[in-house]
Order: sequence, then structure tokens, then C-alpha cells
Amino acid sequence: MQTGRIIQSLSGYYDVQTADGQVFRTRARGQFRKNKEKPLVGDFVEFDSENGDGFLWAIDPRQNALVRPPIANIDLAVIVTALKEPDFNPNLLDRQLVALEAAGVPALIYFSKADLLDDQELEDYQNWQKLYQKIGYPVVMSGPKAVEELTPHLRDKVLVFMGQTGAGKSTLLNQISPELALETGEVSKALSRGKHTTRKVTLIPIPFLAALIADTPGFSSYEVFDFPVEDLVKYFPEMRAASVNCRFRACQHLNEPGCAVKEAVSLGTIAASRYNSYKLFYELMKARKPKYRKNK
Ligand SMILES: Nc1nc2c(ncn2[C@@H]2O[C@H](COP(=O)(O)OP(=O)(O)OP(=O)(O)O)[C@@H](O)[C@H]2O)c(=O)[nH]1
Ligand SMILES: [Zn+2]
Repeated sequence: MQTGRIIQSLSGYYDVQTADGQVFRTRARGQFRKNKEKPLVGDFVEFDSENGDGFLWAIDPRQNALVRPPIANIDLAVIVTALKEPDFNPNLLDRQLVALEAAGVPALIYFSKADLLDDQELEDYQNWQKLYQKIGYPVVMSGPKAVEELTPHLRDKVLVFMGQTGAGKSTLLNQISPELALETGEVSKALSRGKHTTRKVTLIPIPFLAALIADTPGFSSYEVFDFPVEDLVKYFPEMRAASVNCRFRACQHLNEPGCAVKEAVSLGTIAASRYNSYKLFYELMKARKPKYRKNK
């Protein structure tokens, strides 16, 4: 028995890389299908391989996983957010942050197109940068120092890049590693060609960072949250922290008296924009039709 990480899946085959860099093509054992357990790219697995015929025997417990792209054990998601063209949308950024918090995936915010801002705008955006940094998210602004600033955050990690179309993902990848940008571009083009194209998921190495990056970007615009609305506050770290002081244990931080979250918003220690996102998502989640399918 050997252990390794799945670095590619294609038509029911899983390519597993061992610590010494060797790659073995494997198939999942029938027991996985029976248990409705599906190996994901990024999974650490136990497998054996003889004469090129490999089988997966077990999947190690996952640290986290995303649906889009279907990758497990992600160390960092880089959210690429344009400051201009399209205009910065804090709501969209918060939506992506909440989805990542809910999935247990650490996030870094990359603000692209800072060069398109005038001095006044740049000052405003430095305030956004501070706001998110204070919550605990690393924030990097585009510019000549961006790659240098990003490098320590990316080293040795399994990465997913996400962000709206036109946000600047390819441009950033190109700055980090030109060969990589080319490769991802080609792969995503191949993927979008048609529904009948075989679904392939790959982690591509970035040798100088000793990192791996998913070849497909994460979700971009609208994402339905699939957790109970009561949990929403947990995924706003600064609100979660404040909410322990709410008078009522079941406080939803809307109209309840003695709400420590609203108090913090009025004092300015929690940003109004973040609270607005909370309220908006809350309303959207309340308004959606209940789903009767069992979540597994
Ligand atoms: N001025 C400026 N333009 C940028 C920057 N980043 C990206 N752009 C431009 O914005 C446009 C979109 O950038 P891309 O890198 O293709 O965006 P993307 O996120 O990969 O978009 P999709 O491939 O559609 O998902 C291109 O015309 C880029 O040249 C930046 O930092 N400054
Ligand atoms: Zn409250």
C-alpha cells in the first residue's frame, strides 16, 4: 500500500502523486461508489499499483472541499477583485468570503487594477484594504510589488483562484508564472467548449513556489449558500466574535434589543458595509424556497 495525493481526475481515473514525485494512474474501488464517496482532486489517498493497474483503497479525512472547482484540502483561495472595470463590489467580495468561511477554506484578497485609480480613489481603497485586514484576511493590491508580497502567502500551498470574469485572474497568474497562465487558459477553454467534453480537474505545479494550483477558477458571481440562515453570522468572523455578547442567545442581529453586533456597527468597530452584506444575505436566504432534498 502506498500513500499520495490525487493531482488529476479524468473519466473515472485518478492520478496520484507520491511524496517522491511519481504519478500513478488509479481507479476507485467499488466500495466508494457504494458509499457514495467520491474521491476528489487534492485528496490524500491510500492506493496500490501493479503493472500500471492502480486502485484507490481509502481517502484520508478532508480538511475542506469546494464544489466549484471540485477540490479537497485547499490551503488558500485567492479572491481576485477588481477595484475598477468592473467597479469594486464589497457585497460580491463578502459573498465569496462567506462561502469560503463556510467551506473552511482560508482566503486572501487580491485587489486588481489599482493602477486605474486616481489618488483620491486609491486612498478610499486603502481603507477597504485596512477593513479586511483588520478582520484577518491578508490583502494584496496590484502593482509592481504585488508578486513579491504574494509569494510568502502562496508558497508550499494548494491554491484556488477565484473571481468574476474580467477581474484579472489570468493577468495575475501571468505575473506569477507565465507558463502557468498559458496552461490554465488552455485548460479552461477546453472545459468550456461543450457539455460533452470530459470533465477534467487538475492541480498544476508552480515549481518556484512549490505550490499547486487548480486549473479551473472558483465560483464567480452568484452562489447559493447551503447552510441554515442561523449559521450565517458565524461566517463573518468579526460579527461572530461580537455576537457572544448579544443579550439573546438566538439573536439574529436584526431588530433584537441588546444586540452586540448592531452596537458594534453603530460604534464603527464593525463596518457598515459588512453588516449590510449580512442583512442582504440573510434576507436572500430567508426568501429562498425551502429545499426538501436531504443535505449529505
Ligand atoms: N489596468 C489594469 N488592467 C488589468 C489588471 N488586471 C487585469 N486587467 C485587464 O482586465 C481585463 C481582464 O483581465 P483577465 O486577467 O483576463 O481577467 P480574468 O479574471 O482572467 O477573466 P476571465 O478569464 O474572463 O475569468 C484584461 O483586459 C486585463 O488586461 C490590472 O491590474 N490593471
Ligand atoms: Zn445580536
